[in-house]
Amino acid sequence: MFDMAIDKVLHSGERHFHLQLQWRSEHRRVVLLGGSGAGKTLTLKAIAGLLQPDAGHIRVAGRALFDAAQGINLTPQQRHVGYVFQDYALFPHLTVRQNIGFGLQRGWRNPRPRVRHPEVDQWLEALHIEPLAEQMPHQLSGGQRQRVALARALAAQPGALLLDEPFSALDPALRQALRDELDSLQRRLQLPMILITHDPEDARQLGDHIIHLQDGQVLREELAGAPGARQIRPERASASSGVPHVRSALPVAT
Ligand SMILES: Nc1ncnc2c1ncn2[C@@H]1O[C@H](COP(=O)(O)OP(=O)(O)OP(=O)(O)O)[C@@H](O)[C@H]1O
Repeated sequence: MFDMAIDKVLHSGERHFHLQLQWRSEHRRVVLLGGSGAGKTLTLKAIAGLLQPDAGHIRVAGRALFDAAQGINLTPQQRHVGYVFQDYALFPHLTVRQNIGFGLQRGWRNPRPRVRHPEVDQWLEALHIEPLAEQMPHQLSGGQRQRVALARALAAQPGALLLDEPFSALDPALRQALRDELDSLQRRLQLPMILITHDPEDARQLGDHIIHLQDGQVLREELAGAPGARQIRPERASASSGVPHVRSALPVAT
């Protein structure tokens, strides 16, 4: 389902960060788990085409999105992956309906309010936000914004969904409610998904394959499923684990 090996060095002043990751997964629900500065967002950006690795490859569902050796580097649009940003990145001057439909009309910089897309109504309904269709983003709560961002990503019919800390801006009760919603939505759609988070609870519920990142590298990996989590790559001997351990009784992969 996913196969990536990437190498990227980023410089800022005297500092540099080396992202050097290699992992693959046959699972549709992958969680990249790690503390602050582990390289989670950079990894997601590389998959989305927002960051070009120096070397390596990225394949999603058998399709090469990037391959340095073969000279392949698809644009973000060509990759057909939905990206839900941590701050949701809704267009402030567009209504909820226009935000969700944004990707459905080419060159839709100033979408006409009267243009109706049936897909938009479908996602408004699926995410339980029909009553908010004509609201502006600043009139929404954090949870409502998150639903709009998810609906916008899904409306473009992506081949995979990338989620950057989707619940971090929400209070604990809402976080669990939206985690449950994403859980059942993903199971319904069977859409390949990579979610990045620092919260082990997100990984426990939404990850069939959990990849622990630290300092730009894979620290260890776990697979969900009976009789318990299976460690498929030993922890790096030299690394001190700043990442909380994930409970072993993970949901069974579907
Ligand atoms: N453009 C850049 N130039 C140089 N260094 C960068 C750049 N972008 C990110 N970094 C560094 O790369 C490291 C990893 O960043 P990244 O945003 O991927 O972390 P993260 O795991 O998503 O952390 P957080 O959970 O805090 O968002 C950080 O140390 C960051 O300072």
